[in-house]
Amino acid sequence: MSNPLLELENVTIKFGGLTAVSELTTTVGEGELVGLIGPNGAGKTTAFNMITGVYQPTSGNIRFGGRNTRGIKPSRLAGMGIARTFQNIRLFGSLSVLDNIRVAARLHNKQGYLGALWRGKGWKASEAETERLAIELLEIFDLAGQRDEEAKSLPYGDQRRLEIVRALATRPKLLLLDEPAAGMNPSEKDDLMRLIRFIKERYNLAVLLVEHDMKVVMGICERIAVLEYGRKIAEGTPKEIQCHPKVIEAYLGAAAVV
Ligand SMILES: Nc1ncnc2c1ncn2[C@@H]1O[C@H](COP(=O)(O)OP(=O)(O)OP(=O)(O)O)[C@@H](O)[C@H]1O
Repeated sequence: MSNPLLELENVTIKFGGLTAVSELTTTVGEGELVGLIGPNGAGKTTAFNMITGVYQPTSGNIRFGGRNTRGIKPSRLAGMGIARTFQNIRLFGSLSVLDNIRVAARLHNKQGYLGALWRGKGWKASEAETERLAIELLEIFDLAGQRDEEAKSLPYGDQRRLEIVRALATRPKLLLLDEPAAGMNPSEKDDLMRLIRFIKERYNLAVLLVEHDMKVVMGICERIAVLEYGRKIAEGTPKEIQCHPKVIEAYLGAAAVV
């Protein structure tokens, strides 16, 4: 396996009497595509919220690039290379498609307010790079024709893709995708699978994917971890997971076995 980029070690989080994630240990290697699956309420989104610094684990450690992330704010973690999309689309609806991407791409612009006022060489170079990346992403995701439209006016599938573009514009090392195929039709799902594979190679990304659509998960993940009631009940290749008795019982159902 490649070097570990993200490491979770005995991570637990409790909300009052409820243990939402319990003793979760797993890794995502550099450039690896890992799935995190399980029934509703299993703790997948909560795991994302801990990885992105929204929640602090009650116990256990999360390391990103070898550094313990405890106490680091979500905005800093984004700057360090962790980006995510959300289960429910959270775009800036009244901004144009291009501006949604520009806002994210400026995360690394170190010029600050004074730089923006002065508009010197450094600011211009940084803006040019922001614009180059934004346009490249729009073209890859087939959204260039809608660049000036309000984000909220896009069809649902396009809004979902724009969310991924916006996350990518922050130039992450790790991309967390929370149910990206939700609400997509079969052909949009096929396109999405191709896109995820493509961007992973193009930008040398590690991806952690939460998804209920098993065709998508089994089709693109290199490794899959399965949660049930906050506990990891299995981890392995798609083939191993499809035949795992506990996973079939808890989640997939016998019909899913290939
Ligand atoms: N802030 C919170 N306060 C209290 N309970 C919470 C909180 N966040 C999550 N939970 C609970 O933790 C458990 C895990 O929820 P989570 O949203 O992580 O599940 P999930 O696997 O992402 O489910 P789904 O597939 O439906 O999105 C659930 O019982 C949920 O109600």
